[in-house]
Amino acid sequence: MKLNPSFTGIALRSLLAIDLWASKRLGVCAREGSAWGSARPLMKVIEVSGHGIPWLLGTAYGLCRSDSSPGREVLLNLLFALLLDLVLVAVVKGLVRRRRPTHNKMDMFVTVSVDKYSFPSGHATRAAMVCRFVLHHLVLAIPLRVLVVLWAVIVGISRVMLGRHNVTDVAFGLIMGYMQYSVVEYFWLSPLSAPALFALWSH
Ligand SMILES: CC(C)=CCC/C(C)=C/COP(=O)(O)O
Repeated sequence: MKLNPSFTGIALRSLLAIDLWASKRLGVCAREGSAWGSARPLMKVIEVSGHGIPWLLGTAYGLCRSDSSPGREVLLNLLFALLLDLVLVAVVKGLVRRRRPTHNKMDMFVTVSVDKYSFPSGHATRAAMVCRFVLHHLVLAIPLRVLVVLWAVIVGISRVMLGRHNVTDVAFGLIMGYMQYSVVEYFWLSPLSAPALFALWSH
């Protein structure tokens, strides 16, 4: 028995307790009967906007339709980024195995087995990574750039409001997604570094 728990242990346990308490208070759209239950349909639209399926299908479709070489290069790297994100999130979720908040109603659109776990939020990693990717590779007017950042932040906040996640799942997810983009940049696929891949799409 440990009679003298370390300062780090106490700090971590306190952080966890605050996290659980705050997440429950902020989960105002977790059920139809919750305080902000009427905003639940809107939150679920935001949820779909950050889901992997529309992003993967949209990127694959764009890749097949694109007839410009720079466009194909960006889309191929986005597809790689989205797949990398799914794998990394699944690995971390499988290792940490933190259960979703008890107030969450498990009615999410298309999930896989590791999605019963909540750390980190896959929507948050994807939103942060896609946000950095888009800001870096698309030439957008300032208002649109602000909208892209806002979208990522709102996707993160909506995870807690829907009761899907605790605050720390989302905070870690946003940081992880931000860093994942650096990995994508480091391993950027180009016709020079991966000629075979690009040959698949040359017309
Ligand atoms: C089935 C595919 C392609 C993706 C799953 C996307 C998904 C359901 C992620 C879980 O997100 P949260 O961890 O934020 O709840």
